[in-house]
Amino acid sequence: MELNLNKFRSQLKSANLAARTVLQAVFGSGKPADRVLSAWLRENRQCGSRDRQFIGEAVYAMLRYWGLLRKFLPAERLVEIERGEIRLARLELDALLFAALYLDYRNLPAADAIARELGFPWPKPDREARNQLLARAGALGKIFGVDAVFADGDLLPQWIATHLPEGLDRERFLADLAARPPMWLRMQTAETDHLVADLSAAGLSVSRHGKIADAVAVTGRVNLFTLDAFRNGLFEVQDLASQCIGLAAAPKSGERWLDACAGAGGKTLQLAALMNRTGTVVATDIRSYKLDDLRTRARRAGFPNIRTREWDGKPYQGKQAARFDGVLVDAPCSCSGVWRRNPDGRWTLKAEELTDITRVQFEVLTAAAPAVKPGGVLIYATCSLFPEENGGVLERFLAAHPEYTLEDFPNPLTGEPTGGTLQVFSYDGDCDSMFVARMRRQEALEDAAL
Ligand SMILES: C[S@@+](CC[C@H](N)C(=O)[O-])C[C@H]1O[C@@H](n2cnc3c(N)ncnc32)[C@H](O)[C@@H]1O
Repeated sequence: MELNLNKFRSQLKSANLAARTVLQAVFGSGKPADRVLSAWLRENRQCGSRDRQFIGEAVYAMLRYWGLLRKFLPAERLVEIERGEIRLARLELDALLFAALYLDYRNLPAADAIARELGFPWPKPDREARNQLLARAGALGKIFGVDAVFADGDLLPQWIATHLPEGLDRERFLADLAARPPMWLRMQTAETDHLVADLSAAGLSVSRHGKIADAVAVTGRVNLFTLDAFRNGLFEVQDLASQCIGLAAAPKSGERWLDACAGAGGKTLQLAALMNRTGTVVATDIRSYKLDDLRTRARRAGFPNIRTREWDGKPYQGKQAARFDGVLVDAPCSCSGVWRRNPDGRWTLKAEELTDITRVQFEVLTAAAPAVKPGGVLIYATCSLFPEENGGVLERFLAAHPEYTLEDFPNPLTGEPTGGTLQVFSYDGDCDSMFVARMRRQEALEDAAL
């Protein structure tokens, strides 16, 4: 594809400015890249939709491949850059944007245009190499005059290696971290064939999941949020791994559920749909402003069975306790399971934060659990990969609460029994990674004796 060079230069300038702002905010204050980039785009309204798309892809490619790109920078500058103390210089950033787009290998005309602007030769990777991403990094190293060894483990900070769970296929997991996942939708209509046809007609490539009837992966450059089907609440964006959490909960029609950490309500909506719009899902969050989005989403799809409430995080007790058939605790976490989508998180999470995170998880689970009726279901979930946040918190909780036991449920992706806990890895379904456990509270003693 031919590029209009003048237009491209202005796009590149914008991408350079956006990348500079995002990198400094991410490294300097750990702010989430998506929020910083959205704010930058709001302030730079002169950028049209194509510019925005290019800027987004370029900035995210930089974050995704940062672990390789950082090797192109002099060590002493790198330390200051990663502390957010200094900003990358314009030329340095252009060179890194070129490298990021080249590693990404999807918008090569743009990478080529930057290489020409900078007077770089086109890289020549070893085409026989097993890992083409690393071969490309090596070829870039030659151009930048850097004698570095590149490994797939560079895609993560070193400290993470000791926190990865047993059973993880490291190579496949790292390959996933180098690629963007598709966007998964959860269809919220009985007329799924119609919806799939509408999405295809809108220009999206749509593929249905083989086991989860409501899940479809979509790719294509179409703004989903402008579609009538979206405005009418016929689908929600929800990753496949996240959909597994609602399916593990498996609420029944007419039941009363509590979604204790509802946030923007991805899982509240799923529970409400699984209950066929009957019964009640009470959605709470410690940050009540987060529930605003949930209310909008619930209204859009016309769910009559969702209520929202603030929760101060204190333990359920007295009249408030034991009122729900099921409670979902989708706990705040390291979000290590969504690092494909939010690659900045790999670089902002600090090892020492894990202790605090697991403490909060244990507290939230312990505080919400008494809301479960005797005989009811308690679900603990995270979008984390780390055993400390998953099995670690769960084991402590079960040891302190003998009234709960794990309950088997089928793995929604395969139909196989899980024994009560499931860790989905990204490569299990080209999705995020997440953890879910299903527990059953013992019947009240007098009921159990009947
Ligand atoms: C993983 S997010 C929830 C995502 C949501 N369930 C969804 O599907 O969209 C975790 C939520 O827990 C809430 N939360 C509850 N108790 C908390 C606490 N003690 N500290 C921090 N966050 C807490 C956060 O505000 C956040 O919205």
